[in-house]
Amino acid sequence: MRIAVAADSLDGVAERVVEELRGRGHEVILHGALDPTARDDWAWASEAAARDVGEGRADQAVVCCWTGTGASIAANKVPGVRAALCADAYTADGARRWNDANVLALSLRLTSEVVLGEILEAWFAGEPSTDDADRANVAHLDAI
Ligand SMILES: O=C(CO)[C@H](O)[C@H](O)COP(=O)(O)O
Repeated sequence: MRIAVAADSLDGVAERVVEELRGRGHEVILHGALDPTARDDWAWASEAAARDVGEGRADQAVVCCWTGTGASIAANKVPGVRAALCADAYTADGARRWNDANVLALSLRLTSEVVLGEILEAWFAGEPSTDDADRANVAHLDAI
């Protein structure tokens, strides 16, 4: 997949995210602090990655900031984006399964390398639910 990655700093697992994604065979599009020419403030960096998804240049995105909250809030402002802040694999699995999330938001403060691997494993293994109620919930997001 083509995956846009944004971070507002190179703290914590920011660069590890890129390594993990490339190691899994994904094409990575860099934003924020990961691109020396880009603006690295969290709202701008996350917006850029989310727009890649919303406008079809990327299939999914991973957006990071110290807490993960600003990155997720910014991404969720972009039409077509469903960003989920995940601190563990269970949440990442649920985000893909129940929310059909297409943007993974991470806290650079909280996410260890081990937990990052677990989160990505669950994220890429997870398939969106085909249950009618789940699809109705996801469809309603566009209507809100
Ligand atoms: O978690 C964040 C936003 O949700 C930021 O990473 C945090 O506010 C630090 O930003 P800055 O380094 O620009 O002060």
